[in-house]
Amino acid sequence: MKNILVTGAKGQLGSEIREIASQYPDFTFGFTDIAELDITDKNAVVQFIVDNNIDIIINCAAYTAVDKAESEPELAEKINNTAVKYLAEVAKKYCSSIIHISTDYVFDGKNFQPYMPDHPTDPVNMYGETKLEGEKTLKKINPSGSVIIRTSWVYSSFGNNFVKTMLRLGGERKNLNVIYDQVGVPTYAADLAKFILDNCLNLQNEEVKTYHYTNEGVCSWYDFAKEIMEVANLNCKVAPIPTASYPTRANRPFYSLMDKTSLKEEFDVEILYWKDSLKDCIEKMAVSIKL
Ligand SMILES: NC(=O)C1=CN([C@@H]2O[C@H](COP(=O)(O)OP(=O)(O)OC[C@H]3O[C@@H](n4cnc5c(N)ncnc54)[C@H](OP(=O)(O)O)[C@@H]3O)[C@@H](O)[C@H]2O)C=CC1
Ligand SMILES: Cc1cn([C@H]2C[C@H](O)[C@@H](COP(=O)(O)OP(=O)(O)O[C@H]3O[C@@H](C)C(=O)[C@@H](O)[C@H]3O)O2)c(=O)[nH]c1=O
Repeated sequence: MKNILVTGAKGQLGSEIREIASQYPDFTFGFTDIAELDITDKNAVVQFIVDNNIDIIINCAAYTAVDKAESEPELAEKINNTAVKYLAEVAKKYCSSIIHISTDYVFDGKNFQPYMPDHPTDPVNMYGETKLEGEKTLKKINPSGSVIIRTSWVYSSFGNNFVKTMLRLGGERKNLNVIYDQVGVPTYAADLAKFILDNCLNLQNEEVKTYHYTNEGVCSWYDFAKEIMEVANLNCKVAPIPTASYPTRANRPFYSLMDKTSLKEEFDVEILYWKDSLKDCIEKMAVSIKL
């Protein structure tokens, strides 16, 4: 029986893992968010992992406020990098492994074909910068059996995300402008949660490996917004605008597609098309919020 710690468990991915954890009876799960375990508190991290004899840490905790990170770089760095160091050090010492989640925002977005996991990184914002530092820290400390899973444009019925923002704005407004020249792939956190629990709890690799997991397909934020309105049956007209017409504090990569070939070769996984997963998520939300 392996003991698994899920940090950041009140966020999107952590909540989705909690939803399905009972389907994995060979593992004991502990779910913590900042109130139960602040991962930037080194002593608390060591004590929790030792006291609870943790074998695997699924690190879902992160600083994810992309624009705010530009004005709070120290806090973003502390959560996205320094805390990863604490987790990795204790994992290394006590033979635990880490499943660490990272982002498409480690890339510069200047590519014209999907980024391979080993493609040079060059983030265009502070959030991406701190997430990249966290990746490097984990690789340097190298607890065995550990992986980095980069994903993109995550949404869920839990937590905050683009889908919920669009549903709210779509209900309030008749018109909405959304950027069409940033492209990537939306990822339903429920799909990623299932991938992780199905495939990543018995890994034996000696070196930290990096994989890309997103839903299938490709779209712009504009396409994503249009589809959200359509699936939710909202009467809001979405217009495409260029990035230059929607100034934000943080820059964002124009091109975020990530190549999933190595993940598909190494794991027996069927990945869903983004529109199909979006429909599932909105249907789930409709039951609870009566759209
Ligand atoms: N959201 C996205 O679009 C994407 C996310 N990712 C990555 O996926 C992972 C999961 O993301 P997601 O589920 O969306 O993130 P969320 O922001 O939904 O959840 C993160 C959780 O971590 C908590 N947290 C923050 N600081 C600490 C701390 N010091 N100790 C413990 N918990 C803390 C947050 O609490 P609070 O809310 O109170 O701050 C929140 O509950 C992250 O690594 C993220 O970088 C990658 C690509 C896309
Ligand atoms: C609300 C809104 C956003 N946008 C644009 C701004 C931005 O370019 C894009 C997405 O906006 P958001 O701020 O919701 O998304 P953002 O926070 O940048 O999302 C990112 O979060 C981090 C955590 C990740 O790791 C990334 O993979 C990615 O999901 O949509 C519009 O064009 N119109 C709008 O009305």
